[in-house]
Amino acid sequence: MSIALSIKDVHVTLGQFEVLRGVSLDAEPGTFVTLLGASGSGKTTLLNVIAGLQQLDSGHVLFDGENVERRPPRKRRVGVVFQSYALFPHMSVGENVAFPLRAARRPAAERRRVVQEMLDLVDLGGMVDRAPASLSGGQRQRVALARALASDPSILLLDEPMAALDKQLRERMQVEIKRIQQQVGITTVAVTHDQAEAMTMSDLVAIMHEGQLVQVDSPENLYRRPVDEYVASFLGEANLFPADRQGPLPVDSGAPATGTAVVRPEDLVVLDAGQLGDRWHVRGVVRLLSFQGSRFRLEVTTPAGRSVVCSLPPHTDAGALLPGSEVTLGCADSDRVHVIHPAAVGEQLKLVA
Ligand SMILES: Nc1ncnc2c1ncn2[C@@H]1O[C@H](COP(=O)(O)OP(=O)(O)OP(=O)(O)O)[C@@H](O)[C@H]1O
Repeated sequence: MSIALSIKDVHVTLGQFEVLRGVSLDAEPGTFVTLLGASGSGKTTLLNVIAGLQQLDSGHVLFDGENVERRPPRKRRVGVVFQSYALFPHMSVGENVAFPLRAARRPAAERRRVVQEMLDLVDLGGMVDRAPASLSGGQRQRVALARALASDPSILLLDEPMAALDKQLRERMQVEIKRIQQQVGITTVAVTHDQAEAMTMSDLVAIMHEGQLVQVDSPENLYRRPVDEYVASFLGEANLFPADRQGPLPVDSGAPATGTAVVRPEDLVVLDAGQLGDRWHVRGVVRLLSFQGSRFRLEVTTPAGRSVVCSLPPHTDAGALLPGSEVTLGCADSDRVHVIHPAAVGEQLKLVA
């Protein structure tokens, strides 16, 4: 399949600071990619690179296999939705959506048709004559999306489009944006801080850290098979234990480790003495047990002071897990334990040498 968007080894320096340090990313047509990372990791800069608003020190940006580094923003056919909506307040909803079509000198009949089509798409078909000020935050955001799509862009860019909305509305809009994106089938790159949002909307999540993409993968793979400890801890909660090739090592034993085992809270279970055998386990004292509706969250401290988080089903007998109780935790299923082997590359090098 052809590549709708290809970013190759892009470097960008702002002031004295190398903000993007060799970023590469490929997206097939219709893919929804989200750039997820801490503040300052370079997400907005990368979005600007795609939009043509940021010059590169080096590297390439290709749309459908064509180099666009030298193409100015207005010739790139990208639609952008910003956090601030940026609707024109003195224009009606319809005029806002028609704006890019007017700029492209499309005939009036076509403008009317596309405006209606786009407003129907975002479920605002009856609001063509309304003023932006009379709309709710979610409705304004949908007008901004309709406007971004009106000029039939080849790529849609979403810059924290939900950041100004409250939590409930944000969750509804995530589903709504995903529906519209799938219906239009447009390749989309979004920026967010919010990992739940990234996981809800995206086919691919690109984890950014200090100007580099650490892992680009499906939400499920990122959660189940993170490439390093940063990704493991960034996406969801993770318990990290020293490990060797066989899996996690006996806790606090000081045994030599070659990697790190990632055990998600929901993959830990409370074990009875009779269940131990030679199973891997971790002992500790309950620090906190909290009921969270669909799960219990259990926090345990090991004798060496390590904190372990466990997520238990809601029918768990909470009486045995009060703070101060001693507990033993084990893995529900050893296949669910993922081991990161940072040493693997070094070992291979040694073998080659
Ligand atoms: N003009 C500039 N000169 C120097 N440094 C800059 C400039 N613009 C941005 N930066 C720095 O580049 C880094 C990346 O910025 P960028 O806005 O891309 O990050 P981000 O991941 O989008 O952050 P946020 O989530 O806070 O928006 C930050 O450390 C920022 O301080």
